[in-house]
Amino acid sequence: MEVGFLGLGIMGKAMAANLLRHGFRVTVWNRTLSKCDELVAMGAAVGDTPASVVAKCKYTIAMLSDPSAALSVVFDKDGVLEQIGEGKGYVDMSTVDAATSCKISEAVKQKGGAFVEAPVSGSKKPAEDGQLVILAAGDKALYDDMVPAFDVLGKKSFFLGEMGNGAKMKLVVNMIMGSMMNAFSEGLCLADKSGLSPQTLLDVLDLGAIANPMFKMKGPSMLQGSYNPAFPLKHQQKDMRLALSLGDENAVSMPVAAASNEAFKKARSLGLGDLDFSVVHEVLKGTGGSG
Ligand SMILES: NC(=O)C1=CN([C@@H]2O[C@H](COP(=O)(O)OP(=O)(O)OC[C@H]3O[C@@H](n4cnc5c(N)ncnc54)[C@H](OP(=O)(O)O)[C@@H]3O)[C@@H](O)[C@H]2O)C=CC1
Ligand SMILES: O=CC(=O)O
Repeated sequence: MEVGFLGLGIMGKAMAANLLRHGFRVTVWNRTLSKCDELVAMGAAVGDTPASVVAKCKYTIAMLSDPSAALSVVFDKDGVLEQIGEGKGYVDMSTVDAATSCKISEAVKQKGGAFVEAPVSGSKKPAEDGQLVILAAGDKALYDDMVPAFDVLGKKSFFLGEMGNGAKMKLVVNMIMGSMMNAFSEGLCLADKSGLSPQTLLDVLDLGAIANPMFKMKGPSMLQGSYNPAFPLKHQQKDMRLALSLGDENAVSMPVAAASNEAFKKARSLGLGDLDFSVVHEVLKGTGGSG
């Protein structure tokens, strides 16, 4: 199967590499073109623009930072829309809001193409290991065509029905994850300041009913003050913002998420947005990342 792949950030690079390893023919494009080099060394072809990738490939996947990037790659000059049409499919796996997905879907459909939104749950390591959880919605025939690729990228894919449901599901999941990260971080601080060993807290948590892979994976590096980005904080804050907006639309009160968003915003204001989202721990510790 031949696919185009737009966006080779932390996630896109790992996902495109996985497709190549599994025998897919992949044509890549990234705004910063030099990021294509590693994939080319693995056998990928390169397109000069999103439009040229879509012109070449029947199916094109995108993995971009946020709604503005997702819209730009479709609607701007040399964008997806210039070449999408009958018999072609576009699959956006970025985390965006439902309105962004719907806008892209309408435009692609007007050109005769098919569109699926398919945001993912799971970070850098699951992307490398093909263990993502795929939250797809939109054109069911295109979804069915993409199953071989989804099977390589993920451990499970859900088809959630009408356009926007994938985006909403992803935002709900990440709203919970961001709130959990704040509660976890506060707990580590409270243990430390009240004379307990935070490491022992990690051991206790891991044996109980609230044990989870995120605490297990992030806890030790948070205690070391190490925040190499797997999931950049700026993206987690974007997801909290979009989830809170979904809450506004549906009159759902979310005080815990709102407080967590404030902590993520504070971290961004301190210049920590490119580090892993667990760096919010430094804000809650009151050090602002300075030690
Ligand atoms: N990292 C993670 O753990 C996870 C991330 N996600 C979501 O996946 C998406 C990608 O995340 P991630 O790979 O971590 O992000 P990165 O910040 O590592 O990569 C972002 C990508 O978007 C591109 N981009 C940004 N702005 C534009 C623009 N205006 N036009 C064209 N391209 C643009 C970047 O290009 P350039 O290289 O030129 O900057 C890069 O390829 C996000 O929506 C994120 O929320 C979902 C699950 C997990
Ligand atoms: O969006 C981030 C993730 O870990 O999932």
